[in-house]
Formats: sequence, structure tokens, C-alpha cells
Amino acid sequence: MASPLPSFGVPVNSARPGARLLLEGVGRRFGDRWVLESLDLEVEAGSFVSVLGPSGAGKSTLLRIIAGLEQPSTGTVGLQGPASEPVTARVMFQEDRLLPWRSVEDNVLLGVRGRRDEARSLLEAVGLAGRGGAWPAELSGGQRQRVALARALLHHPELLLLDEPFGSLDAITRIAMQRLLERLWLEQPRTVVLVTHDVEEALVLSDRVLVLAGGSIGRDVRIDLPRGERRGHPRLVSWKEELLQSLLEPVSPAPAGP
Ligand SMILES: Nc1ncnc2c1ncn2[C@@H]1O[C@H](COP(=O)(O)OP(=O)(O)OP(=O)(O)O)[C@@H](O)[C@H]1O
Repeated sequence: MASPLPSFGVPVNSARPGARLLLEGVGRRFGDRWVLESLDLEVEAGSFVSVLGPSGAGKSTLLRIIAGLEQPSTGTVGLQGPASEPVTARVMFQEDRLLPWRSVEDNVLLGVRGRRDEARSLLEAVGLAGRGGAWPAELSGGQRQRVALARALLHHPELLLLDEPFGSLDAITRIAMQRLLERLWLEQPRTVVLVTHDVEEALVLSDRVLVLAGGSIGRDVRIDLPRGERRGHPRLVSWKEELLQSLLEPVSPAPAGP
């Protein structure tokens, strides 16, 4: 049996393990161009799903629609939490979006009164114990993303939406952040949708990897390898090749008009 993960004193509310997400017939048009079209997707509560796709495929648009930051032109987005209250969703972007004039701890507490002890526990959980009084400018890029993650987690989101959160980090810091994210997710499962360009990142972290192509979900791969055995595993290597190939395939041209 796996040894229990260390607890960081972050309140765990196992009654709210994550939101179920249901997209039906979602489309998004910019001008006369449909970026998303008839997109159907169901994400089980508490699962970790990654979205890959060529540049411009509509990944960020999809994430913004799920977050409610943008309205779909067609279709519906349903979020169903384990409790009757509305689902809490939080988004984390490639840029950390920290306020430079607020301390690290006050950035975590942005928009929240009190809960300093919880903010400190979260900073400890993300490896920044004792750095709450520092200014964002005093931190490295990876440390700043840890603060952004702590800020998102303070809200106990049942849905965590991540748009290339580690895209600007160097390869080593990126792996450290992937491990941190996975550890925190295992400790407190919640639904995660991660948009990434990094096929290996998607395969290592996810229960399912989706490929967005031609406006909807082109591939949907369930990753049934045990976590912890994935990096370098022959099946992961062959999935990686296969997915890279499908990302490189040219999108078929739209049929000519009448
Ligand atoms: N507000 C907007 N107005 C007009 N076009 C937009 C708008 N937002 C996105 N688009 C267009 O929609 C398409 C999809 O953009 P989106 O950012 O969702 O793609 P992406 O898959 O996330 O790309 P990347 O991997 O390069 O970040 C692009 O062609 C983009 O130019």
C-alpha cells in the first residue's frame, strides 16, 4: 500500500471532491470563423484532464468558456458540484498575475478577509514556508507560480482550470511544478482541466488526454498507467509519439462552398 502523503494542515473537505463538467454542443464564433463547433465533453468529478491541440485550435477559448469568462455562441456548459451550492472554479494562467505592491501572503489572500493561517499553510504546502512577507519581485518565476497556485487553492475550488501554467518555466522547474500539482491533487482530489502544449506533461499528470482539432475533441485517450511509473514507460513513449503525430497532421481544409 502506498504510504500516506504528508499533510500540510490544509483543510481537506472530502465531501466536495470536485465538479462534474458537461459541455453540450458548444460552439464559439469570432466574426465568421467558428473556432469551436458542436463540442461535446463530459469530465467526471475529481478527474484530471488535459487538453492538447495545435496553436490556435481554441484551447484557451474552451477554458475561458468553462470558466464563465466567455459565453459560447451555441450550446451549454453545465457544472455539477457534490453540494447544492454553486461550484467554485479558479483559473491559473501562464502569467502569475501577482500584484507587485502586495506581499506574497497578501497576494494569496487577494479578495479574502482573514484566513492568514490557511494562507501560511498553503504557502508551506507549495514549498514557500516563511516567504509570506516577501515581495513578488524577490521570487523566481517558479516560486511566483507557486504563489499563484496557493492563491487559487485558498478558494477550495471544485474545478481548477489551468492555462499553460508552467509554460514560461525552465524544464527542471516545470517538472518540480508538475510534481507539486500532482501531489496536491492526490492529497485533495478536485476536477482539473489543464491546457498545455507539452504532450509529456499531459500524459504524466492526466487521467485523460484530449486533443482539440477542427473545433471539437478529436482524440480522447484514457491514461491507465499507474502514476509514478509513467515517465519513460514504453506505453507513455508510444502515446507521446502518436499524439505528437496527430498534432502535426495538417487540419483538413474546410469543404469548398457551393
Ligand atoms: N477575442 C477574440 N477575438 C477574435 N478572435 C479570437 C479571440 N479570442 C481568440 N480568437 C481566435 O480564436 C482562435 C483560437 O484562439 P485560442 O487562444 O483559443 O487558441 P489556442 O489553442 O489556445 O492557441 P495557443 O495554443 O496558440 O495559445 C485563434 O485564431 C484566435 O485568434
